[in-house]
Amino acid sequence: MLLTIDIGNTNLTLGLFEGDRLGAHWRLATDHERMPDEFGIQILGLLQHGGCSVAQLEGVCLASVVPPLTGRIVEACKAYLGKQPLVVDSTIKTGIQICYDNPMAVGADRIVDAVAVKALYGGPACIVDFGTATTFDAISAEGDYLGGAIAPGIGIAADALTRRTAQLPRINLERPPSVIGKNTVHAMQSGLLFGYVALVEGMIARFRKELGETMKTIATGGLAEIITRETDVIQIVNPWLTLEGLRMLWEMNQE
Ligand SMILES: Nc1ncnc2c1ncn2[C@@H]1O[C@H](COP(=O)(O)OP(=O)(O)O)[C@@H](O)[C@H]1O
Ligand SMILES: CC(C)(COP(=O)(O)O)[C@@H](O)C(=O)NCCC(=O)O
Ligand SMILES: [K+]
Repeated sequence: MLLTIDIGNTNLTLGLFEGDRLGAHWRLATDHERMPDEFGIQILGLLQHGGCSVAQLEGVCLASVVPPLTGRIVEACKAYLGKQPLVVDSTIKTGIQICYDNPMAVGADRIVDAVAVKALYGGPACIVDFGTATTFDAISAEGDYLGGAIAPGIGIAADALTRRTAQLPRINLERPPSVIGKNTVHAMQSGLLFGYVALVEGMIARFRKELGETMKTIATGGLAEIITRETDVIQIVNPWLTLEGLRMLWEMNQE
């Protein structure tokens, strides 16, 4: 079995693959204070929960956009699983060209998503990842990574709205009864939820102008469902796209 780990700014997502099938998967808080021993014990516990012994584990493939945690999780994998993880960066084999001014600067999760989309759906495509940030990635007809856009994520926007005002409360990101809110909570929910839907629709229309009418739209990330429910501009929702891409990169880099 293969363990895949996506280290995001808010969550660590982990998934166990048996062949190309994703089995058990988990979402943990990204805790910047945690030490390698703590990660090691936690990952061991998850493997056990997923019915996988250390002996059955073939390897670990990880992508991180939180550099201070990368080394600690690598250490944890070495010490507790006896495995040196494959860490995604622009130097490993990806099968795609990365057309960014500096390919080393693209977030590893964005590269992984692009690899998965090229293989699963083909280009041209726009990937929207609703994580801590909301990212848009453009994939060419050939499946190459062209670049994209980075917007503040919905959680970040909600936090800023509460922190930078005197009278606005913390809210849950839920659909309000109507776009015209009749109280503070509903008005904030409307601005956040429908505001982000409009942002996504607008960005996708602009990407489509660049990439052409055949562009596919794929959403992923922790908040993908809640936004895509409100619009028909997203054709495919794949919540575990990054884990799928990590599995593909592992296979590509074996020989
Ligand atoms: N099951 C869930 N229900 C509600 N929100 C969720 C759920 N899973 C994830 N989220 C939210 O998704 C966001 C994190 O998404 P994720 O794609 O993991 O981000 P990142 O990769 O930046 O860590 C957070 O705002 C988190 O609260
Ligand atoms: C844009 C991101 C912050 C998104 O991170 P996430 O929301 O997945 O935690 C991350 O991909 C990143 O740090 N990228 C590096 C800069 C870039 O891609 O241009
Ligand atoms: K992510």
